Amino acid sequence: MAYEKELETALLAVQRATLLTKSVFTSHSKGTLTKSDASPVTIGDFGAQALIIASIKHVFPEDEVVGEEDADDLRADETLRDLVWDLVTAAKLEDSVAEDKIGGPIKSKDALLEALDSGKSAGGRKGRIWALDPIDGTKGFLRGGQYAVCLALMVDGVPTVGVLGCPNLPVDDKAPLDSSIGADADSGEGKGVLFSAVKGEGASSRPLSKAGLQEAQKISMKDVTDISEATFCESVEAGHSSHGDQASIASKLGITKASVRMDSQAKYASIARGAGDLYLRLPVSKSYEEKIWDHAAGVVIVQEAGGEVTDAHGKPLDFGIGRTLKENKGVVAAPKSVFPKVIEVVKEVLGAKQ
Ligand SMILES: Nc1ncnc2c1ncn2[C@@H]1O[C@H](COP(=O)(O)O)[C@@H](O)[C@H]1OP(=O)(O)O
Ligand SMILES: [Mg+2]
Ligand SMILES: [Mg+2]
Ligand SMILES: [Mg+2]
Repeated sequence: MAYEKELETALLAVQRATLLTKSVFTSHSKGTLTKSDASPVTIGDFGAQALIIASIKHVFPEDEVVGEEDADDLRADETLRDLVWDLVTAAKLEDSVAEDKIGGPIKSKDALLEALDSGKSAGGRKGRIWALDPIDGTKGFLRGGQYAVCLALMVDGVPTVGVLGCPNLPVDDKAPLDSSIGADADSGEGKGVLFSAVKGEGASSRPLSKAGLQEAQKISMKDVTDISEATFCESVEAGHSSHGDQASIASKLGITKASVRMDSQAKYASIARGAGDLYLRLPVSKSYEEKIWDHAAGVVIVQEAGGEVTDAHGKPLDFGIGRTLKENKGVVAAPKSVFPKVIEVVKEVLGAKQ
């Protein structure tokens, strides 16, 4: 199997970091700050990024990382730094062999800051670059809804290995999606999944565990024959994608079921396992550039589960031009069989707005 070591490292790193984020959710303080773009960040985001980068650098010291966060806030605030330090030292896999494979605990507070600051790669079309979103859907995380810990290896600008840790999705790949999934998904019994894919080798899911890796099972998108029966997923936040355009597209496709709204790349995971069918992310702003860490892992997982993903104009997403998808607008993901019909309607709806 190709990229075996990369996949195992990514799975263990994401598993350990996802457990850290769960521990933050149940603790009293989430240490929430507001970033310069008005979006929230928590000690969970900082801790998860530091742990994952430390894991990658332990196994693949030459690889670059494009990570969402950096250590500026922690360097400026000792209390915050200590909170994150306590978190990362407590986040250990119970299986010591698995824990050793990703380098064991971070050794010092300096090493913590260094790991957190090692996600500053500019990205690009050459070589091995990891794209990391330590908590995707921080707003969902804060409200107890869906969020995901997202990691992908891009090789020469192409997402090649992808892992998503989704602590609030049901373990059962067949569990139906309903609108409560995005709103009140407490991480109780039967919840917590790791999704993964390697290019050319299919996609899988496995239960999240506190120890090593559980056994995986193959996942695939649903074979949609009647598009009007499809379930479509979209963001909770109306500021992240156009609910209005998405409703028009669904209506033109004859879809009568309400959309399932959830935060984060849990949407990619949910359609990849056939719980939902379509993911529509139509742009709300002309200037917003989607970030590569918000899509790389989800895209390879959907592709390997039998789906196609492009932007809203039907253009392939170009992950090789830097930290953002600046040549693309929006995202459309669907099973291959119905993709042409979906993108035709997306173009119609966008065209009517010109
Ligand atoms: N104007 C925007 N358009 C699209 N996505 C956005 C916008 N602003 C923030 N985001 C990003 O959307 C992602 C969440 O998407 P979703 O709505 O699918 O859960 C987050 O990573 C968030 O970034 P950030 O991390 O800065 O909050
Ligand atoms: Mg994100
Ligand atoms: Mg994030
Ligand atoms: Mg963020």
